[in-house]
Amino acid sequence: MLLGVIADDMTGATDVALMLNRAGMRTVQVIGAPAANSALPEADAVVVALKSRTNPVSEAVAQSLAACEALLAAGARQILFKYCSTFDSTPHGNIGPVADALMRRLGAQSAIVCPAFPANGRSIYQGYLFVGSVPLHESSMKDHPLTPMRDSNLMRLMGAQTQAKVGHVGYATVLEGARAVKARIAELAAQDTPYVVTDALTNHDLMVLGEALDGQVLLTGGSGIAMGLPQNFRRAGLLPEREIAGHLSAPQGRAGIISGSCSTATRGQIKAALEAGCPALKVDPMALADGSQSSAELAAWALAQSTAQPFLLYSSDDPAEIAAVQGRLGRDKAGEIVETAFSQVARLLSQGGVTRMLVAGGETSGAVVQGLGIRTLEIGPEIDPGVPWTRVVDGPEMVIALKSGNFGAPDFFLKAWSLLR
Ligand SMILES: Nc1ncnc2c1ncn2[C@@H]1O[C@H](COP(=O)(O)OP(=O)(O)OP(=O)(O)O)[C@@H](O)[C@H]1O
Ligand SMILES: O=C(O)[C@@H](O)C(=O)CO
Repeated sequence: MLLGVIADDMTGATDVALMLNRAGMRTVQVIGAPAANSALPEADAVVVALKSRTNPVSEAVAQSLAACEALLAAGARQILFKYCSTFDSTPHGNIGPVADALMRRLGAQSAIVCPAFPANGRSIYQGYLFVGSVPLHESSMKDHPLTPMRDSNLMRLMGAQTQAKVGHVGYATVLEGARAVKARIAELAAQDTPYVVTDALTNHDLMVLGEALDGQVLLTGGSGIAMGLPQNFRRAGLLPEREIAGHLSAPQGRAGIISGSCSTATRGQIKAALEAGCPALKVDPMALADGSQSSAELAAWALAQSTAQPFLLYSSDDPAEIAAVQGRLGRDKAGEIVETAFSQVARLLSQGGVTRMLVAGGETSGAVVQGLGIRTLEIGPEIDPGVPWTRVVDGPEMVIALKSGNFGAPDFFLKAWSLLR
């Protein structure tokens, strides 16, 4: 193994795994920090998917360090700490404390901070993070229920989460090329400034940064920063050229969609699936809470539908409805009820012959993967930027795609199936 990745959520893990796979690294995703002496799968890159974005800092640090140990033991030469392209975190963490702990463990002198992901509209200029054409704090992320992003300046955001100094590599330096970036990072390290926010607007910039980061033991950022890393291993003769398959062969069986994501992109994708005539059933948290809807009934309904189109089970709703449900059940309880139901439903669907599954939402994906008992995923072709099909390697025989709430084109739920054979 050449590269080890520690991802702070499930869909973020498939996002970065896809990036590496497309850049020619055979990449496998494992779920949860592997036990101390367990062997990791054979691959060029291994991504450990944690659920450490919003849990208590001490837990996030402990899980990340455990993942780091397993990756080092398996031979990783470089560690990437992958967080959200919208820097989802609070002034307490968990990005800063996890990065600090990894920095200490790896004896790193510096680490870049680069959530840029141009294909999904995330760019960095003068150290400010943009989502599309607006600064992060003006995007829908300002109202995120767990990690509302009220600033866009990455030096300030990271600076609030660590005692260490945070510097900046400006766009003019990135335009000068990899050598200039490397020199600037070294200059900042010599000034006792280990964290370095790097501007990046395009994929070309990410390739320049990737080259500049050759040999850096620790990197932090979104999936974009992974784009330019495989070329370093290839140049060193460690990574052969590889063909990327454009489709995935999937076991025969039924196809279905589970969505607990309430983000704008997902709701648009649900609308398109409904308009296309996919059989659909709305999952109601209040009905789950009072027992008038049950996991067994939801799964039985799905399995009774015609196989002409994928079925859709969704709890996704607009912000006003979510707020009303949260007001009655409590925010955590509402989320937990839906996640528990989807976790159980997924297991029943798999037992009932569903072998092709799309899941929308990071937390929802975590619950479904847990319900299905999935331990390892092999990365397949890209459906849309940041979202691959994956094949379950350790778990039930199936293919599954885990979609980040904000990712994917409006026809995502309709077009994804055409990549399966
Ligand atoms: N109708 C609903 N009422 C209240 N909570 C809901 C409802 N539907 C889903 N939820 C909860 O909202 C949360 C949605 O989070 P999830 O991470 O799955 O989606 P997302 O935030 O859109 O995705 P991502 O994290 O990838 O951006 C889950 O905890 C889910 O259980
Ligand atoms: O970087 C992103 O935006 C995604 O991979 C993600 O982390 C979703 O939660």
